[in-house]
Amino acid sequence: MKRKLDENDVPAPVQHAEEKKMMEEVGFAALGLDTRLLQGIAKQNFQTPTLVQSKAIPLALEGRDVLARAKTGSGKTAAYLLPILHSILKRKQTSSTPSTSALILVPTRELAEQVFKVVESFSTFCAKDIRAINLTQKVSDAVQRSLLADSPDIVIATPARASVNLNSSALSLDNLAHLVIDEADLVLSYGYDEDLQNVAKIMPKGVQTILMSATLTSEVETLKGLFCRNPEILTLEETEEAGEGVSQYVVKCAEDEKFLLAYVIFKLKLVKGKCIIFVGDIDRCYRLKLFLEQFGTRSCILNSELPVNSRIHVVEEFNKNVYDIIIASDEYEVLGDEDVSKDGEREEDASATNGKADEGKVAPSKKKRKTAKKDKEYGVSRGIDFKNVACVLNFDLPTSSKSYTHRIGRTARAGQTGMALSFVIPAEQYRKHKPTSIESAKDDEKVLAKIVKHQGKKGKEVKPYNFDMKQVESFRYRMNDALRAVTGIAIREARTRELRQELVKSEKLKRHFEENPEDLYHLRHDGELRPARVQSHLKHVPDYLLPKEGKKALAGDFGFVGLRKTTENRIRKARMANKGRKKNGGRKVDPLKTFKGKVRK
Ligand SMILES: Nc1ncnc2c1ncn2[C@@H]1O[C@H](COP(=O)(O)OP(=O)(O)OP(=O)(O)O)[C@@H](O)[C@H]1O
Repeated sequence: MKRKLDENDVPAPVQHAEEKKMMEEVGFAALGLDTRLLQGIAKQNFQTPTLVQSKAIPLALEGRDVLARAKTGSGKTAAYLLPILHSILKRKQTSSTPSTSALILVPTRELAEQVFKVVESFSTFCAKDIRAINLTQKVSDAVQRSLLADSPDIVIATPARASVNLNSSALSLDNLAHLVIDEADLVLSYGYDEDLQNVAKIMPKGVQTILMSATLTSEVETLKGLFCRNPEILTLEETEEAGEGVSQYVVKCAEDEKFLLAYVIFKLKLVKGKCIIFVGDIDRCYRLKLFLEQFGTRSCILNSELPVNSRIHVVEEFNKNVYDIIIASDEYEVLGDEDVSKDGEREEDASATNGKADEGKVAPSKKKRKTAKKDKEYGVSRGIDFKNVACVLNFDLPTSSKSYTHRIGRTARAGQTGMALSFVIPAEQYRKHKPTSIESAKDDEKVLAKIVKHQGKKGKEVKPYNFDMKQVESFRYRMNDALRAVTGIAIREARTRELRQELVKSEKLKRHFEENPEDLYHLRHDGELRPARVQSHLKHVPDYLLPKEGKKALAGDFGFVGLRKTTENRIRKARMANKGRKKNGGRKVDPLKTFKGKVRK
């Protein structure tokens, strides 16, 4: 049912529907891009440019500065990369002198790697005319220096990495023609202020600047002032047909009931397809993983403590459908709300209104970020292109509406559909079940009110979802049993064990994938970590637990389209692919020693 609009609602941008249709009929060829790029685009099966692409590419090709605000998953990466690649190819027709002509700044290492891969795929047919490097890769300074000394055409970095290399003169901006700041609404919240100031100071005059952002905030305004010359501002609201985009649901429940519902949802496969579960901190990742594991539900983990190679590998494998569930901790949450109020002040987010006691607990302060062993250049709720995600589960609600927008943007990307389900702890339930309590839930209801308001402004409804708790109740005994096994010690041990395992894998990954970038199947990240007690009976759901009417009686129909065929067993397929590589009829072999070098086409 459609929500009634009130006076606070932004009127629907009607003209965009027609405009979008017209643009879609035009196609990439009409944008005047180099034919080699058109081949690269075709190879990725992109039929028509998205709205942001059709609007931004012509402007960028004219050399204009562009500030584009378009929703998550709308194809902003190609919108800035394609015109830059085109300009580089054009320049190469008249000059063969190597020079770094584009600097792309992104907030996280994961995103840097992703953008690097997109550059590679678009330039598949450009032979050696496009050379890009990712400055966030963990290589020695000497190696990085020598890579930069070759003056690659495109340098992708976080502002911190760019700044360090500018200060050491390893990176030169003398011939720079394009600067991109991707996720412009987020870079400042990562504490890159000084780095960006430094880059701005060194930036030569006349460099074309492109700022891409999913939300319009005061941070974007700051960056605009720092880097742009009278930019063309694109504020693009894609109109969606009914049923398209993200269906948003919220469930109010007690603290331990989050675990109960997660058990029921995943064990009974109420969510079909791939799912990203967001939790509030690292321990929570392991608590939930160990809990679900006892019911035979496998998952892998993403958090800032894990080595970057492992993190990137997890995302790649998830995108290749090897795993179904990722539990991601959103430690460095995006604070603040989306809108800049009339007087230019940003609305306070819930964590900031808590007073001093809570400061920095959800999003660590800059100082904390620097001292913690975690990677401050980590971030999964923003920018990362998780493919075919059917559901985002906010197991722990974020503390700001901006963060919510970025999180739910991991589903329903590139015009697909998806759902977001958020667990909310009502104030009277907070701290009622200590073992499963998390501090960030203190203001869940306040945050939810902001989320509802901001989504409402975009014409989106956040609907309550009513699980039939009476039916779910029969699973409570098992839930408690499983929760008891997940002790604090079990979590600590699991965390250390996984870190150790991932460090070993990460080294192997680094060395191996440098030589065989295609061979990514061999190191699984969703292995069991084992709680203190192993209770194998929990992996089965006895019939007496299920309602007579079948599992639909628990939650009805979630009302979203599953993204994978029910007949397909992808994990088995991935395993078979591995098996096919084994010699000697399946005898155990070390896959890292037996890979054959692949010729890349
Ligand atoms: N023209 C197109 N046709 C089909 N798919 C596309 C097109 N452009 C981009 N995509 C796909 O859409 C997905 C999202 O693109 P991208 O990551 O660039 O979005 P984004 O707007 O940068 O999102 P975010 O704000 O979350 O960073 C990617 O998987 C990409 O391959």
